[in-house]
Amino acid sequence: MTEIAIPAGSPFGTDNLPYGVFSTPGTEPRVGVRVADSVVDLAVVLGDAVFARPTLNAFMAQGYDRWVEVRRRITEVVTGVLPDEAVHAVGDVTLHLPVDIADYVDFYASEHHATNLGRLFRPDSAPLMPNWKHLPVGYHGRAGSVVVSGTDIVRPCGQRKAPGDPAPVFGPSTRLDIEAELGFLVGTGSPLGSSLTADDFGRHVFGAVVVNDWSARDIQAWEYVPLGPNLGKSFATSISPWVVPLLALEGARVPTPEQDPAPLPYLAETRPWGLDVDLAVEWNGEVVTRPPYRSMYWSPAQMLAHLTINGAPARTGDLFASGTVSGPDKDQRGAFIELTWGGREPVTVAGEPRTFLLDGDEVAISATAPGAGGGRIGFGEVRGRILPATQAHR
Ligand SMILES: O=C(O)/C=C/C(=O)CC(=O)CC(=O)O
Ligand SMILES: [Ca+2]
Ligand SMILES: [Mg+2]
Repeated sequence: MTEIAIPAGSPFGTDNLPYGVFSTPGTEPRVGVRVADSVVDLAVVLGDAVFARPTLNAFMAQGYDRWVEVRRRITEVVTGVLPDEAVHAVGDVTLHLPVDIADYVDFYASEHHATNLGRLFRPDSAPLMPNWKHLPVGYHGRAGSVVVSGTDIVRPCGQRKAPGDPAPVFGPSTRLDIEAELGFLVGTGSPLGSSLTADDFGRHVFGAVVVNDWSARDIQAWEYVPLGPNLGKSFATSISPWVVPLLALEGARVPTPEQDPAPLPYLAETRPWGLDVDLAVEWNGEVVTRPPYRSMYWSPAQMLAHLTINGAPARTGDLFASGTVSGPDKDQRGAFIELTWGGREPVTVAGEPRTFLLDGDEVAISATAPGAGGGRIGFGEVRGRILPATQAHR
């Protein structure tokens, strides 16, 4: 029998309890919960087959009341004595994509990021488009290329054409970038022809992850007019393996920045879902920027209301991401295109001047938030390494 020692100040104490999908050598992936540096096998300790599955979807679909009940049971169980076979050191397990992703939508909710990208992509127009303060702007991403942290990212190839070039050329992206974001996973959705309100967010969204929405800026800049990003984004989106329950983020709730003009009534929230989450981006082991989520203009609850207001269904496993998190300061920018101002102002990484990603580079984005217990809870990290292009011969 085993008792899990939770060190004071652990980001994975009982006020967090994030869910993931893990396996040990020779066993099938199943649902676990992280406690300190251990992973607890929920199928074993709760004796419920819903946790013996290779994704969280079936549990997520059971709904809010069940999430509350299971969290209460887990809190009791993990502070007691557990069978040895239910407890694994986090270093001994393989972590898998925790959710079968249904649809993936990415928003653009940071005013600082949208203003910076507007200046970089459209230097001759106003940085924010006229719609930006009236609705959370977003685009449909590609669910099939959402991957778990630790998955290597092959440098994408594609078309690009710089403004002065006579014709487009094909080849490996030379402006490969990151986007530091939070992502929200729908637990229980809404049928086609109906919609959810912003105040439904707390009961319909199961949890949150850290997202790296890898972006090939040269492919994107040429392809995106007028329908928005496509192949410049769809080659890979990485998420952290631990899904932090929304129930653990109550202590992180803060007001959103003032919204002026007031949004239309369907985007109103009784108590806004701003979140006091601090992100940190490590590039080859050095922290280069610390984006603050509390500075995001649109809340994730407003994103959910917007996603469904036309009657589009929300489904279990839908992932919607916030868009790049950038704060007002230079060292708070969540994408390298902003941090290096289009590649014109390199940053120093391990003594070298750097702009966009080189083959072999590794990026890890982590996040923490105030927990209910007075300390901080951790999201863990989303990590990925760039491999050389493989389609360049075509
Ligand atoms: O403004 C543009 O043309 C492009 C914007 C982005 O690339 C941002 C995006 O994908 C959404 C986000 O992460 O904020
Ligand atoms: Ca993005
Ligand atoms: Mg992507």
